[in-house]
This record gives sequence, C-alpha cells and structure tokens, in this order.
Amino acid sequence: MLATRGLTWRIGEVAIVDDVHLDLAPGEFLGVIGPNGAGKTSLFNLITGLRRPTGGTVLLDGRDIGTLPPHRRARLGLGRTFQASSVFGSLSVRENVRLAVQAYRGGSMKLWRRAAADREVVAAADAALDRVGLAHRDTALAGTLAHGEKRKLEIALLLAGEPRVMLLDEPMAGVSVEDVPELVAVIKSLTGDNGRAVLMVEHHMDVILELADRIAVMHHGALLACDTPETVMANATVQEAYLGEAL
Ligand SMILES: Nc1ncnc2c1ncn2[C@@H]1O[C@H](COP(=O)(O)OP(=O)(O)OP(=O)(O)O)[C@@H](O)[C@H]1O
Repeated sequence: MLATRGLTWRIGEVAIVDDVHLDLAPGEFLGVIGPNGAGKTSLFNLITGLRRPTGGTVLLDGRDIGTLPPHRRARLGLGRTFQASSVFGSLSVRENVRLAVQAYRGGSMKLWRRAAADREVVAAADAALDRVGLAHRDTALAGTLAHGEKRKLEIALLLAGEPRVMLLDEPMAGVSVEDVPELVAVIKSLTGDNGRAVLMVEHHMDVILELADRIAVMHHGALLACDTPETVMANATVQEAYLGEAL
C-alpha cells in the first residue's frame, strides 16, 4: 500500500534519513521506534512531502508519489497528525472538525446543493467526533480540552480527510498515564477500517507493543530492523543500539 524505496535525506555530509526501504500492507499497523534524533519525524516529513528527499522515493498503491506536494498526497489518502498541535483553540471542537471536513471536500459544491452539503459536512464531522469518543465535548472550546482529549481531536481532524494510510507522530505525547488506555483503544479501533493502514512513531514501548503488527527500528537515520515485535525485541543489534539509550 505504502512503500519507501531508498528514501534518503542528507544535509551536507549527514544522512538524517538513510536509504530507508519500508513496506506497509493494507490494514497493517507499523510502529516506528528509535532514540531521539534517529530520524523518525524526518521520515514522516519525507513520506508526506513536507521535505524533499535527496534520494529515493515514496510509493502509494504502487504509484510513485515522490514528487507530489503534501496536499496532493493527502488527497490520495495519506493523512498525518503532527507532534505540534494543529487545533484552533478559540473554536469549538465541532467547528474544528467541520472546517477540516470542509477543507478536505473543497468548495466546488453547486449553490443549490449548499444546504445539503452543509448537513453532510456536519454529519461527517459528528461521525469523526463519535469515532474518537469526543461527541459529548462537541461544543467545548478546543483550547480548553485536556491533553488526552486534544490528541483525540487531532485524530478526528485526521479522519476528516478520510485517510487510507494514517501517520501518527507520537500520539501519546503529553497524555497523562490514566488517559493512555482509552487513546490506545481509539487508535486500535481505527486500524483496518476498509484496509486502513497505520504508521506510528511512539516512544511508549507498551503502546507500540499493544498496537503494532510489526516494528521498524531507526538508528542514525537508517532502518536497523523491521519485523514482528517478538523478533525485533530479541534482535541483538537492536539491543546493542539501545544500550543506555531510552527508546
Ligand atoms: N531542518 C533540519 N536541519 C538540520 N537538521 C535537522 C533538521 N531536521 C532534523 N534535523 C536533525 O535530524 C536528526 C533527526 O531528527 P528527527 O526529528 O527526524 O528525529 P526523531 O527521531 O523524530 O527524534 P525525536 O524522537 O526526538 O522526535 C536530528 O539530529 C535533528 O537535529
């Protein structure tokens, strides 16, 4: 479904992302781990088109999307959440999602269809909020949400774009321990929907182990291993790379 081939991003002599070959199958959940600075976010930036690679490319359904700008990739079904929050704090939760749905669907609706289209947009926004368990908070100002709720809202914004491949960048960041299981359940419920695949960077190993079918390990920009959780955890090279380093 999604693949990278020799994906590389060099700054001068330094390879931030180094010859990465990844394959993500429909319905698959691939966790990406690696110490701080390993190149995980940079990899996401290359896949979504925020950065241009200095080598290699990205394929979606076998099509080379390596030269497309981010919005074209998003339209083809590649959706992403960001580490930095992309929520409008002074708007309501529902309004945030409604805007995201509207942005995704575009403004090409005929005028006479406007009312029906508006109803469809609101319905899609409500459905997304329902999926992430935020329907009861629809009128709250987004800026007043707790961290865990904000992460859910970010996932709802992502769902507004009807992604077939979801890239989640540290969805548990800033979330309090007691809110983690609920957020994990939400993410789990979204995987495999019509073959939706997920690529997730996460530092919490317990979360990765609960969700991931396979784990990709990055180290100094390169892919050290990519295999089932059991095989990766037993991999001597991986253990060596992490000796004394937090995942
Ligand atoms: N625009 C840039 N210019 C120069 N160096 C950069 C740039 N972006 C990232 N880097 C460097 O590339 C390396 C990889 O960064 P990246 O953010 O991709 O790592 P990461 O694995 O996501 O780390 P973290 O887990 O801390 O988020 C780091 O050493 C970072 O300083």
